[in-house]
Amino acid sequence: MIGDVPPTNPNESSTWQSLRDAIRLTWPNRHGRSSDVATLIGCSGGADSVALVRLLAEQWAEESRAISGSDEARPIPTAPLVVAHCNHGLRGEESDADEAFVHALCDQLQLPLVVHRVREQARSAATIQASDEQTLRQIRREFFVRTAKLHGCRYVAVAHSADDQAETMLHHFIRGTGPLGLAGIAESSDLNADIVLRRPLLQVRRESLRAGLREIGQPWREDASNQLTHYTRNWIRRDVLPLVESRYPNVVEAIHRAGTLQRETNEMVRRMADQWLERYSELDDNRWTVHTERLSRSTNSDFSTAQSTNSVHWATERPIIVAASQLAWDRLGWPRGSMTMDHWQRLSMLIHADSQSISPTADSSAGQADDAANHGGHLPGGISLCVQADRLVLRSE
Ligand SMILES: Nc1ncnc2c1ncn2[C@@H]1O[C@H](COP(=O)(O)OP(=O)(O)OP(=O)(O)O)[C@@H](O)[C@H]1O
Repeated sequence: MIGDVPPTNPNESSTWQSLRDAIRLTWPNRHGRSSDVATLIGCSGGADSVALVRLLAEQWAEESRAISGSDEARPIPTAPLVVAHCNHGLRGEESDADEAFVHALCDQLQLPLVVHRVREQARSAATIQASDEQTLRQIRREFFVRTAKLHGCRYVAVAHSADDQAETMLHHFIRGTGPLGLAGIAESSDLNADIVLRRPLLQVRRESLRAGLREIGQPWREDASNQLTHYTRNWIRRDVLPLVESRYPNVVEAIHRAGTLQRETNEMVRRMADQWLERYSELDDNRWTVHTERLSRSTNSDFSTAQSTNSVHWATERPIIVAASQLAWDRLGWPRGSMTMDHWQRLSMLIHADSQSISPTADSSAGQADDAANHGGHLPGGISLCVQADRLVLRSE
């Protein structure tokens, strides 16, 4: 266990106080109607999520005291906070000690705790491998959604920090990614129609969280598997970022800023894609119909017929068609997993080529997609594609 030092008063601790100020910005006070929305907090026992639990609990208590004024006798109302801990059982006694630690923390703060022990189920189903980070994340997600529903929580709060953001973006970048991956982790996203996942510490450096916890004498658990650099994320965290930081001390902030700008651009493209879907296509049941003839008319009225202008148009149109296609996939519930960036690009080129072949200003770059256009074809995830005179129809088989 780390950070086991004599406690100081949280109000006298300057780093801790600055963390409390920081969380007030992302988790507005009760008048902003955020802190009294029932929230499930994912706590692994690690420093980041222990800090999150304490910060949200303290914010609640502070606001409650402010509301009750000088009436000391009035009890602080129960915080609308529930803590969730997932014991994956992959590190034997260590995992159980993490669970016991979170239990003790919740007892100390008088917060309800829900624990999910994966071990038994996983052993009988024999489906989970220790190395499969994606599977573990999915298990946690499902547990969070189930528990949030059961306890009437609208928010699920997790403790990703600015360092997690930089590591994730670098990981995406190295592995190969599109605009969504380059935007990194969002401060809030929908877990389902009713539950929002929030990351109120995304602007905060991991080291400040640890320093704050040390100041108030709040211990945390250290996960020994974080040291194993065969996991790419750990390698980025332990080896790559510190090396870059030794020459560029502000690299985490710089990556963070790039992600924020990319998210703004993505939001703009998403809005344009939404309009594009509305204007040129229809979604019904299991089918996406793109009216290439409508698209061709608009291209010719909006833009000059000069060849050079046409290719400029295509360069700006392509990201919008890609984003519109991805939106269409999401709205129809089609699986995006096996669609690579290459598939999206080729689909957008086909849509463009088809609208251009209708127009009198056919662009030679579109020719590459002509064969597919004339014959239709298939896309991953069981999506078939059929080209008709004035439209392109995609449907799930
Ligand atoms: N075992 C767990 N039980 C409850 N909450 C957890 C657990 N593990 C992680 N969390 C929550 O998720 C946050 C992010 O942790 P971690 O980075 O390990 O998760 P992740 O979901 O794998 O995300 P990513 O790998 O994309 O960063 C933690 O700060 C904590 O709030």
